[in-house]
Amino acid sequence: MTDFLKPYSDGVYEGRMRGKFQLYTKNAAPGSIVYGEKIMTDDDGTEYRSWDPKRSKLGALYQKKIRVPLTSGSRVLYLGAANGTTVSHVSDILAESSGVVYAVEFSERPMRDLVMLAEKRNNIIPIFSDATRPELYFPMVEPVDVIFQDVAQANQAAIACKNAAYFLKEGGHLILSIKARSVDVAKNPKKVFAEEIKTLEKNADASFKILKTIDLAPFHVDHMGVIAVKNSKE
Ligand SMILES: C[S@@+](CC[C@H](N)C(=O)[O-])C[C@H]1O[C@@H](n2cnc3c(N)ncnc32)[C@H](O)[C@@H]1O
Repeated sequence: MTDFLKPYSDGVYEGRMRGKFQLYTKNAAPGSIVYGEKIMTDDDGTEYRSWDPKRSKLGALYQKKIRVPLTSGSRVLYLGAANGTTVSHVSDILAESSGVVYAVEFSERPMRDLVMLAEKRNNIIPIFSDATRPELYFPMVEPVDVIFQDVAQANQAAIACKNAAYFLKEGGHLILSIKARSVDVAKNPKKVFAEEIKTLEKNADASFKILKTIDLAPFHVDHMGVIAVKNSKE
């Protein structure tokens, strides 16, 4: 590893750029970049890709020094993959061990980019489907350790609970980004967040114990990050 970079969290590295804390992941597809990110190359040729917290809710959590329950051996269900900006960093993290990410997206255009990304990386399973209907991709996804969700839809917490009922192992973690304006443009974001949290805590499909809530500003304004653990059925 370069003198510039040091391990920060499993599969994530930190460096200082002009005194500023900057995140990196080890490039699992050397020679290619995904969204114009910078590359640092080690003496032995290992590439590290910079991770922009303004382009990624998950990146913002790491940047805010939150302990993120994601390890390189995790099985991950990623809802709202878009064209794979953040999925690519998750793929880098998982490539350090034997992890896999199932990446769900329902819009055609970003899906094309996601499929091209998955062709270069063997730990991404792209799924063209609707996250509100987990029964459709149930046959393609194994039980997972982590659900990461960034879908910007009205009923974000309910979508997470529905997917957790199908796929999340008991004691598995949910990492959720809630965009207040997608739930209700007119309502005070604080009210929206409180209601979404209530849904996570008490839901007929699956319920969660909330471990942490994080304001994602200044990287993502009016967005809240939630880290939660799935309650057992008893
Ligand atoms: C904010 S973007 C995600 C950005 C991405 N997580 C990243 O960091 O690179 C939200 C994405 O969720 C997708 N989406 C919204 N509702 C969805 C649904 N019900 N099922 C699948 N994808 C959905 C949208 O098409 C969009 O690409």
